[in-house]
Amino acid sequence: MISAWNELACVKRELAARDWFPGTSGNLSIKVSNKPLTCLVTVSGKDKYKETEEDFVLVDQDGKALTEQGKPSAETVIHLEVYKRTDAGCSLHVHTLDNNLISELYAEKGSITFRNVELIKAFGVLDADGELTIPIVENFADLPTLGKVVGEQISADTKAILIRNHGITVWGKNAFEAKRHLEACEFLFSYQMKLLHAKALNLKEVL
Ligand SMILES: CSC[C@@H](O)[C@@H](O)C(=O)COP(=O)(O)O
Ligand SMILES: [Zn+2]
Repeated sequence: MISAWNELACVKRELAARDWFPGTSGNLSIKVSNKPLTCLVTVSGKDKYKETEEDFVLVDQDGKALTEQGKPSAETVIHLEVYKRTDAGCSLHVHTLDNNLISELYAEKGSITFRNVELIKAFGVLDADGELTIPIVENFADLPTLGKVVGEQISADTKAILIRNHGITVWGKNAFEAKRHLEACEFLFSYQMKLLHAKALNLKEVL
């Protein structure tokens, strides 16, 4: 569990350096065992820009705390849905301006699809005509409900899910891959927001 703790702490430090934990938002997890399923998850409500010895708590497959660092993330259920439905080893959840804006702009479509942008290769989409589609679900204050609607969108090849006006949950087989997927998502969202802005200003016409 120590190595898992250190691996997650490294990712948390790097995401904090990107300023991706505004207002104590965000939660991270890393799988510790498969049978039974256990994972380390960020303790709820903490300032994730700080590093302490109580940053993570070990939980079982039902989200029950097995160690005493603190209350597990309120959104532990989402991470557990990821581990129960995929071979993921690490799951990351952040709230950024770009992922919130994209989730609202494309909510009615139910998803956003990227093509002809090099960064989709970060998801292993290597064909020239390849696409990356990220589902968007409605946000719910009732977290078991939110966990259910997120879980229903997870299939074997899903790597990320946007929650409308809330944030994104992204995963990978390990912390390195999960972080790569998250960084790629946030690049793609920022690219799309700036492209929409440039089009709105007819910038292409003035070039
Ligand atoms: C404080 S606003 C963000 C929270 O409501 C929640 O969405 C979140 O991401 C962090 O919850 P947490 O219980 O600290 O893991
Ligand atoms: Zn959240």
